[in-house]
Amino acid sequence: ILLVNMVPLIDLQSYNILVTEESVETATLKVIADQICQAFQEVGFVYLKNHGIPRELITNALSTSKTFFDQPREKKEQYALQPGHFHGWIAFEAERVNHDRPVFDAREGFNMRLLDRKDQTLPEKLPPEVDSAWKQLHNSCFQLGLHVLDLLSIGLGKNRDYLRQCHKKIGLGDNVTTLRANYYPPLKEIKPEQARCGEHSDYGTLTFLFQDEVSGLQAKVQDGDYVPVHPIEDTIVMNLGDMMQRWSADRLKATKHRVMASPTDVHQLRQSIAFFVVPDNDALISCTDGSNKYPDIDFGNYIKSSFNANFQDDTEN
Ligand SMILES: O=C(O)CCC(=O)C(=O)O
Ligand SMILES: [Fe+2]
Repeated sequence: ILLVNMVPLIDLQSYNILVTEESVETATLKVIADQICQAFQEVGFVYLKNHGIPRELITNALSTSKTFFDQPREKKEQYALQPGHFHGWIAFEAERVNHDRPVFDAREGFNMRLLDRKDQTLPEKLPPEVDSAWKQLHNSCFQLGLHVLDLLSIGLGKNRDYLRQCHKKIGLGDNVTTLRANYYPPLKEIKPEQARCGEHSDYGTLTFLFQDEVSGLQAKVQDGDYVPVHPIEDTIVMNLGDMMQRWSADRLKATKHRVMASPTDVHQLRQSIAFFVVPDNDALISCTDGSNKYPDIDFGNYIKSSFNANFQDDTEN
């Protein structure tokens, strides 16, 4: 396996989204399943190539995002994410994902949660500029997510559909799987101690990350220093969330990461799109190794507490 700055690059050709599930035997998938699990055990971040998501779908999602974010504040405010909800626009410096940083993150974002992937006319309050591009990307990420869940299940020694069974409601409500568009505007300078996106690990099962060509993403691999996870053409970055680490009884890692602006990058716009795959709200998370290292927990309750904390300004009280 090729390593790029310690991050493994994995070829998904044999089970990408263009490959139908029935056409591949579980035994055939074992090799790639083991590669992915080993990478998540040791590093927690991987690059995926030959994933099958068309390049223009990604560039469309990024360019329509830019059109949306470049509008005046009043236009965007009508989509503002309401406290306690998972869908909507998040203003510049409204959030900090690392609560230890004194300054809020230098980014703007939009979380899209599909409520009904079958009836895509349902009003989710999505800006018309992004509507179709984001839904198309969501759909491909969802397919890719199912394939990776199969591979993780096999790698963890479970039946192929073990994790799928806990992700049956993606895009159908009762599951908070989210596509998040990130917009890091060009700045004159960044404030002291300000990150573009502070240190954090993601909260759910797994994350796909699409970056434009501007660097800044860093991951804390193998408990060492943060290493750059530069964009590589035609690959996507994949990492695991806290829920999956707990689910695997700490066999697999949810690696901390952040986005920093170097003195030159800070003058450049940076965009990314993250797709956070999470279990159904009613899924019972029970350690996959059969141990009781962590008590069984219902995902819906687990997530409510961790998500809302990001917006609280605890320096003020
Ligand atoms: O923008 C990036 O490259 C990373 C963003 C991220 O980690 C997140 O939104 O969780
Ligand atoms: Fe993240």
